[in-house]
Amino acid sequence: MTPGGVGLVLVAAGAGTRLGAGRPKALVPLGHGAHAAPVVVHALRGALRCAALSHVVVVAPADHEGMGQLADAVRSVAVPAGVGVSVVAGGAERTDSVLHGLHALSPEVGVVLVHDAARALTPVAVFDRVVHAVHAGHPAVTPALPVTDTVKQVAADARGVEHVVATLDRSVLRAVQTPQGFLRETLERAHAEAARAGARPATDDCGLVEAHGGWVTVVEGSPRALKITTPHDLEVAACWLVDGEPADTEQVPRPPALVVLSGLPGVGKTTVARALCRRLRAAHLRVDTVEQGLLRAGLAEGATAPYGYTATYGVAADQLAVGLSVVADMVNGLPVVRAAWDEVGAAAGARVVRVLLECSDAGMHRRRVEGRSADIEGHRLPGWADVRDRELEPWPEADLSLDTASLTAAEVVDRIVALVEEER
Ligand SMILES: Nc1ccn([C@@H]2O[C@H](COP(=O)(O)OP(=O)(O)OP(=O)(O)O)[C@@H](O)[C@H]2O)c(=O)n1
Ligand SMILES: C[C@](O)(CO)[C@H](O)COP(=O)(O)O
Repeated sequence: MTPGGVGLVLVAAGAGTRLGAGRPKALVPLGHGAHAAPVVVHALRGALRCAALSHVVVVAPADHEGMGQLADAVRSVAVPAGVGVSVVAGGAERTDSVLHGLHALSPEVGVVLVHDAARALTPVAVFDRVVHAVHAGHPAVTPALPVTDTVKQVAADARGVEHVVATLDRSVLRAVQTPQGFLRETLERAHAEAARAGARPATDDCGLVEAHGGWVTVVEGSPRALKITTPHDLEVAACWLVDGEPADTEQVPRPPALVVLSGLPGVGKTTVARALCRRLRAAHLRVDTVEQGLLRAGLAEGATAPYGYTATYGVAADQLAVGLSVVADMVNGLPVVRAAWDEVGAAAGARVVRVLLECSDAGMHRRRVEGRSADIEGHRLPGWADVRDRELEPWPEADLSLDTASLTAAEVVDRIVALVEEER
């Protein structure tokens, strides 16, 4: 029987003394240029890829400023439907912060993951392995990696000079990571017993379980679950980002997604499609490019419409067949073309996400239409009169209707990605 929902305590209240960035580590930007985002944003985005989660408590620095900044950062993250996210203040030690988070978890949560925000790029596969092990009956679980260095035990002499006392057998040593997973009652009991015994704060939560004779199961961790501790770690982690997103080395094979964008020229489809393709590692199928190729090959102006769309369905089917997700970037305004996309998606077993993009501010829409210049050689862009007089058919099957007058392209992309990730 599944022991209730899965909750996550994301501890982000540390000072980051060893990083020395002059602000709490969770708020330090990770990544380069426009793609940089606070460590906690990466950590939360990564954790939310774990489909099992129902509630996340982010534990923030207790001071007023840190708490406010962290809450703002958390609010910037798109959260899948059905997941609650709250922010609470942390404590002096990591153990205190975990306890604050644990108290704030929803009562329906029966399995608790405790994760360091500092392990910001942990692949979702590690989360999935931990959740799977707890569901399979292991009350306390930690991901871990074998130790590859030779490890020496040392002692210091009277002058503080260290010398080796022993060489440890590394075959029985593991470097443990997070998220660590627990039956809620196991974690609550471990914290209560540690508090009763007045024990020193543990550096990890499994340590509290072990201290009272509890059994801790080990599953495979990942080098990408590196804990960002020093400036060097921050540089290494930044190298693993592509356009601000982790290049996940451990993707669980999932069905491809077919994102069908629909909207009038100038609403921002191509901007959104490009950013979405980078996030999803998807193929960008833009009918303008195909149609321009048909014109170059000799098709008459005005005669391309059915050919461009039909050719694009075929190219999309080829991408989906090899497991690549696709973003279909074209007006897609008629029921017949929308139905054709549904068929392409269904034939490939893809998750079809139908997105209508609109721009409710006519002035802004006009400025966009009139301000663009063609980025495909020879492409004649429609003028404002053509766009204004064109109507899209109603699309009751659309999964999302988004207004590019009030949302930024990044926000639109976050909303679409959240929906794509749901149920995949
Ligand atoms: N009082 C604390 C201390 C740590 N943490 C969190 O526990 C994780 C692991 O801690 P560590 O990486 O050691 O972070 P810091 O304590 O911030 O680092 P330092 O020891 O260098 O100050 C981090 O996500 C950190 O934010 C926390 O929530 N509350
Ligand atoms: C929980 C942990 O990440 C497991 O490796 C680690 O113990 C945190 O340690 P720190 O002392 O807070 O760096």
